[in-house]
Amino acid sequence: MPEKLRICFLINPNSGTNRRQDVPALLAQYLAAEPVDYEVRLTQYAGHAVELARQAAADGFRIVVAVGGDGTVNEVGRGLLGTQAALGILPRGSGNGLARHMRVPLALPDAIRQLVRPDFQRIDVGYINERPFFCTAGLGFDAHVSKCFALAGTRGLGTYVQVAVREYRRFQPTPISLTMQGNTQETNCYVLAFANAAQYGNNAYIAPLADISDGLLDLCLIDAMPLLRAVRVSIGLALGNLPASGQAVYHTCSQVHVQAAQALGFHVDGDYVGDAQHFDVRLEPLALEVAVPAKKVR
Ligand SMILES: Nc1ncnc2c1ncn2[C@@H]1O[C@H](COP(=O)(O)OP(=O)(O)OP(=O)(O)O)[C@@H](O)[C@H]1O
Repeated sequence: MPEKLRICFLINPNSGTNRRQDVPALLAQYLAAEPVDYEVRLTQYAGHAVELARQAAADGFRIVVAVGGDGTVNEVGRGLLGTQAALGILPRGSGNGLARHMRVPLALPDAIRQLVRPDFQRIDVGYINERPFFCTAGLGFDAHVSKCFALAGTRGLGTYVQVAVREYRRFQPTPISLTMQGNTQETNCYVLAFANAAQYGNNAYIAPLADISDGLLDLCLIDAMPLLRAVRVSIGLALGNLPASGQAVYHTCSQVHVQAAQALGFHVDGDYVGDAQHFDVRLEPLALEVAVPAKKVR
């Protein structure tokens, strides 16, 4: 008899806006008749999923599933680096950037079903000051909004937009030097995004051409944000045509150094990390395996 697929689900009970959904009950309902051995483990505090993921990989699970948003995905992915286990995603966050990029269904029953017979794809892993990221990292306004969003008390797209509009009126660009491939450029940073995946989440496409397995980061620089540009950037993010709109400058590279005139906030995968003046950003090609929906055979 073929061996059963072993899957460990790591649930962040605090993620997303729909916390009443009973994930263990859904798993029991949709996996009972499947050739799968699974376990459920709950996170108890921020950062716990890193340890739980590492332990699940050591316990021999083939897939370790982040049940949560991009913050939980980041923690589980970090724990799995260098192990034999693949990352799975049951999207339960408010943005779900990596899930959307990897075309994981957002409806939990569909996402659970596709985990039973997945394809496996290796993806690149970005690092900013040695902090891994899988979707996007960034400096400037997006990091500042992540910080304020974390303090807002409520989650979801509505709160995010409210915080972004409020902070837009206060936020000023910072002078930076940006070094890539031996060239240094002096510029201003309103937003500098390092995109491994195409979007921030919620289908806000910061780098719609980003390929998660190409060994390159897509850099998106916006040096200032007067009102008209803010409107055009918002439209470009929503329509996925920001590069063609001419409102941002793009580069692709695998290593970048940024020096800022003053401390700037930075985020990884939408979670504010802290402030720094020097940033070393790099990419490790194909460093993480991800369980993705199987391509349909026609
Ligand atoms: N048991 C827990 N108690 C408190 N915080 C937790 C717990 N488990 C995980 N966390 C933290 O919750 C944070 C938010 O989780 P996550 O990003 O998954 O959800 P979200 O913010 O609602 O979704 P999205 O990132 O898609 O907006 C994570 O950064 C993680 O560190």
